[in-house]
Amino acid sequence: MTKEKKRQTILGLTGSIGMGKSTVAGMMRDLGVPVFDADAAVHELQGPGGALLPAIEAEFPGTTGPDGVDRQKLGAAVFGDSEKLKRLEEIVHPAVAAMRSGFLRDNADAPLIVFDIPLLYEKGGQQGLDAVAVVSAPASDQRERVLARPGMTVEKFEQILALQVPDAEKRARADFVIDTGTSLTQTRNQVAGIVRTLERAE
Ligand SMILES: CC(C)(COP(=O)(O)OP(=O)(O)OC[C@H]1O[C@@H](n2cnc3c(N)ncnc32)[C@H](O)[C@@H]1O)[C@@H](O)C(=O)NCCC(=O)NCCS
Ligand SMILES: Nc1ncnc2c1ncn2[C@@H]1O[C@H](COP(=O)(O)OP(=O)(O)OP(=O)(O)O)[C@@H](O)[C@H]1O
Repeated sequence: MTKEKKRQTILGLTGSIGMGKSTVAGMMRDLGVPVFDADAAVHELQGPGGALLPAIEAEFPGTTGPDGVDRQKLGAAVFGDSEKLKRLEEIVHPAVAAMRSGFLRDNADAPLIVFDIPLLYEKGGQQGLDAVAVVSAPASDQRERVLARPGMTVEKFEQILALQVPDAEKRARADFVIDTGTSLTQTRNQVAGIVRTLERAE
């Protein structure tokens, strides 16, 4: 019998606003794991000279300029209005999917790769993933972290929370729960354990 070629494991990484997803993604990169960052892709597509600026300006006049999308303005337009948010997603999501395919091609030989997808459960992005890790912390930590951010208000935080699948449901559906309500060292150790397990997975 020929030995089957070890296939690649694709881990989805997600979590609600302020749960520590970016920090955990950074820890995975430090361990040498290629991470596709959906949010960074959105920033690139919406930044200065970004490919989506003409489409966004046509749909949401006055929200783009030489520096790209004015995220405060566009956020204010869409976060309280589900129809507008849907129209924005129809512009953004196909372009992100195309960048993700390119990343897959570029990292075809890595034993483990990570897709950092903030809205994985909200938008049904589980397709093609072998496992999902959810970053999670107590709601009080989440609130404190988010409200400390410049430009954040209680109203905006609550609008965003209402758009997201509840943390408890994400935890229940995940294969791994990464706890960020502890010290950074404890989280880093937990992340290293998961990466070791998945790099060995066949
Ligand atoms: C409206 C925009 C410009 C606001 O940017 P801003 O920098 O103010 O907020 P940021 O992107 O950091 O999002 C803040 C929080 O809202 C959440 N969020 C963003 N978009 C959505 C959405 N479509 N549905 C639910 N939650 C969302 C994020 O996960 C995050 O937790 C931006 O969020 C956007 O373009 N969203 C639509 C594209 C999208 O779905 N992006 C998510 C990653 S693929
Ligand atoms: N154990 C921990 N693990 C991860 N983050 C922690 C921990 N303890 C404290 N923090 C802090 O919590 C914050 C988490 O922010 P981070 O940007 O990683 O969240 P996020 O989930 O990516 O947010 P968003 O979805 O809103 O972009 C950081 O400032 C980080 O230093």
